Amino acid sequence: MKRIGIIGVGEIGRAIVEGLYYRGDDAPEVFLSPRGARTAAELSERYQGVRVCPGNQAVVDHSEIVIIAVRRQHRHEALAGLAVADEKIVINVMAGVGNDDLRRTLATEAQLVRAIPLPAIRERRSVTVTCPSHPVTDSFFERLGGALPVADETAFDVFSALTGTLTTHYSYLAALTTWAVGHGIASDDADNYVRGLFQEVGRALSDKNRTLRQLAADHETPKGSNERVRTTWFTPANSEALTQALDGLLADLAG
Ligand SMILES: NC(=O)C1=CN([C@@H]2O[C@H](COP(=O)(O)OP(=O)(O)OC[C@H]3O[C@@H](n4cnc5c(N)ncnc54)[C@H](OP(=O)(O)O)[C@@H]3O)[C@@H](O)[C@H]2O)C=CC1
Repeated sequence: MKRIGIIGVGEIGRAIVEGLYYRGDDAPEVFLSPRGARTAAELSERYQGVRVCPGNQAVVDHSEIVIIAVRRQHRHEALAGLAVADEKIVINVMAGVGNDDLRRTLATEAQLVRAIPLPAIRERRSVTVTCPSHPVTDSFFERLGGALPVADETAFDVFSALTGTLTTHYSYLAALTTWAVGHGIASDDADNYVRGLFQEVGRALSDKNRTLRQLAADHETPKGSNERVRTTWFTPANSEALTQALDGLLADLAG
């Protein structure tokens, strides 16, 4: 695919452009919507093949693949009235917006594919869940770190809910640091130490020979400190609260 359009140039729109140009190898031409203006201008200055269009219709007209990366609540304003020819491919990255919903807004017979690109796509380090599978979009995301096509939008929404847990994880690490600072540890020391601990977790996760439960068991001494925190804090009630939060999110994503 040689011509990619992006409507909505915010965090994820930027990450996709950076991923496409990450190695400078055979990057496609990219056509950006005029909004968000600052990011679009910056990207078009940085990369020779990136241009900012005068409007969203021009993005569609120039592109073979059109990526919709506005927030869910802005989709009507951004998309209503656009003419999308049936031979285009539209990649819908809006969380909680099904392909039926998008088809009503765009009134097109074009192929619509949902995708969950993550910020690490900028370094081609994340796998993108897609639905339905399509050879063009699967190979597009393969190039950007990997594609994981799933059978239907019900499965897609489960993966989408999982991505909603990321900032909780960062906040958990920040809470650990705050606790240590509250006990007199210098903020920088606490911060560096917690980062180091969990970078090690990241490395251990790449060992696919051990299940997640095995990894947990391997790091735990019977009756030791890890077991104590796990069983006194991550209790069945806490685990059930997490399940409920995810079930609630899933219900909202499924609409
Ligand atoms: N951030 C993430 O990690 C992920 C986000 N997503 C999904 O991607 C979408 C974008 O998220 P994110 O990048 O974080 O959000 P941002 O708010 O960073 O970006 C959204 C962009 O849409 C632009 N926009 C608003 N209205 C219009 C319009 N009428 N026409 C064209 N562009 C418009 C905004 O421009 P302006 O600045 O001018 O208002 C803004 O630049 C969301 O639907 C989200 O669910 C999916 C996977 C991961």
